[in-house]
Amino acid sequence: MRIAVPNKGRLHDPAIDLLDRAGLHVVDGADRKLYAQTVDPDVTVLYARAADIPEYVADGAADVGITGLDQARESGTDELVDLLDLEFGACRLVLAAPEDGDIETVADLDGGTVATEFPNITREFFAERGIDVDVAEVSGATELTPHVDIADAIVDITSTGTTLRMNRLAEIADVLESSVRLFAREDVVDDEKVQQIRMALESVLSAEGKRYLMMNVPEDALDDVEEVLPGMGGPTVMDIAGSDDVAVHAVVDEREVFETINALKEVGASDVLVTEIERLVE
Ligand SMILES: Nc1ncnc2c1ncn2[C@@H]1O[C@H](COP(=O)(O)OP(=O)(O)OP(=O)(O)O)[C@@H](O)[C@H]1O
Ligand SMILES: O=P(O)(O)OC[C@H]1O[C@H](OP(=O)(O)OP(=O)(O)O)[C@H](O)[C@@H]1O
Ligand SMILES: [Mg+2]
Repeated sequence: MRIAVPNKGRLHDPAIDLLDRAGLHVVDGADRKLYAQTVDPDVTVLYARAADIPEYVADGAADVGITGLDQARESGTDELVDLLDLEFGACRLVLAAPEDGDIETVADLDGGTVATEFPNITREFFAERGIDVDVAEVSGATELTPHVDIADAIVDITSTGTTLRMNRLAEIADVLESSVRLFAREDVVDDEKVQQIRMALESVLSAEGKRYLMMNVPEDALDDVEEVLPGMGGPTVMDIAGSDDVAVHAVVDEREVFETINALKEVGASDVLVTEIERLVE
């Protein structure tokens, strides 16, 4: 089983970090290597450019891949199945034009030129709307093109909006919302190893923003404590040998920890421990 991971750029570190937290550690990931082993002898990492990963997975160079939805859409490969939103690399593809120009709507671009690193997505966007544009493919610094008469508008990635603002460009329309996904080739989706990888990554995401609470509770306060503790099929309750107290463990949303602890103290809980959770396999 081969998993394609971005070899550099902004997606590399978070992808490797997520694999790590899922327990799928890369064991010989020296820089500039094409392949690396993981702690699972059946799983090899293939490092590739984010833009090439959809094709590598579709063609069988890898079986699953981690890359942006924008890259998968642009590649046009229909053998890919989106298995899991990995919740990083969130961005939008937008149509944007100079703030002080004449282009204010999508229709204003009829007969015009749009520069982009995403020619397929862009062509499809305008074709669906019946608007005729020339698409100029560029490989970077797209935001510059409307100011040097290469294009009337651009389709490009934005997240904070800083780059558009710095280049005096205004958003005209949303083209695509993207985030990084785990993709698999259609014919391997049901493989046990693919499902194990999906579950391991999902368990990291499920644990994010959750805390594990442990406390001692007098047995007669147990009903009140169970009422205070929300979710996750109720708390786990364990007898403590030689004591009238019981130990109670529960998973709590991080945002609810402060209030929950105050409420727990009020109904008689003591020795409350709060810990982080690495993974949560449901
Ligand atoms: N500003 C951004 N915010 C969030 N995600 C982004 C942003 N820019 C790009 N991405 C996501 O990262 C993916 C890879 O981006 P890109 O191919 O530009 O690589 P990079 O990390 O910028 O490295 P390089 O451009 O140096 O190769 C994009 O397809 C998109 O999914
Ligand atoms: O809305 P913002 O937060 O400003 O992000 C948008 C910018 O981020 C990406 O560029 P990147 O930083 O990856 O540089 P690159 O052009 O070298 O890929 C993208 O191509 C935009 O230019
Ligand atoms: Mg980039």
